[in-house]
Parts: sequence; structure tokens; C-alpha cells
Amino acid sequence: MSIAAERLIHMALEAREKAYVPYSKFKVGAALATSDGRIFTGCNVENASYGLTCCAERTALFKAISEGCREFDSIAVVADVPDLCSPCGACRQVLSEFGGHIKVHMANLKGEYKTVTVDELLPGAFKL
Ligand SMILES: O=c1ccn([C@H]2C[C@H](O)[C@@H](CO)O2)c(=O)[nH]1
Ligand SMILES: [Zn+2]
Repeated sequence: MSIAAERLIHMALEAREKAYVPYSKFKVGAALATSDGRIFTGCNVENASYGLTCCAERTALFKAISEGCREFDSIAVVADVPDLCSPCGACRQVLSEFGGHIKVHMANLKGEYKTVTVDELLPGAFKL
């Protein structure tokens, strides 16, 4: 089952408001759609030990995985950037674990977005 990009982006925008970002002040929201139509949202969660920060994308993904979901259709990522919010390398690798077919809607606050696949974002991902 596929979900409309606009709806997923709207949910990512709402999740973004929950971002815990006392250090960077840079709020990111994500919304992940499972293949059977469930949606898990996430925001970035920072820490005084900066490297422990979890991105919005991985927050959403880990919520879904920990609820038993393994198959995903798409993820929307939203932040206040001049262009479009593109997932970091760590999130690309973690998303690729669950399939290069996953669609990524990269969006900004102006309502602009572009859809690519995880395979396009991370060709040659590490796999065991
Ligand atoms: O795709 C991205 C890129 C960055 N961040 C977060 C990590 C950190 O909290 C802040 C600045 O890097 O943005 C995300 O959540 N997702
Ligand atoms: Zn990331």
C-alpha cells in the first residue's frame, strides 16, 4: 500500500515540532510509512554528548522496528533548509538495511519536495 507524499510530509512537519534540539536548534521531522499502511513519526533527539544525537529518520525507523514492523514503503523528512532535507549518511545506511526500494520524500518548509529511493541516495550500501 502506498501513501501520498503530501500526507506523510504533513505528519513529518508535525513531528518536527517535538524535536529536542537545545544545541543545534535545528529541528527535523520524519514520518515513515510501513508497507501495510501504518505510520511512525520521529524527530531528532540531541544530547549534551553531541555524538549521541539520534536523527529524526532513525528515531522513526527505530520506533517502527521496535513495534515489530519490518517492511516499509516510504519516509518523509522535513527541515528548514534552503533546498531539501537530505538524510545523513548514517540514516541512509540504516534505511538501506530495510530495502533500497524505500521512497524518500525530501522536503522543506516551503512545501517543496523531491522523491528518490534509498538506493539512489546510497548506491553500494554496506550489506552482510
Ligand atoms: O537528515 C538529518 C540531518 C540532521 N539531523 C539532525 C541531527 C542534529 O540534531 C541536527 C543538526 O545536524 O539535525 C536529522 O535529524 N536528520
Ligand atoms: Zn541522519
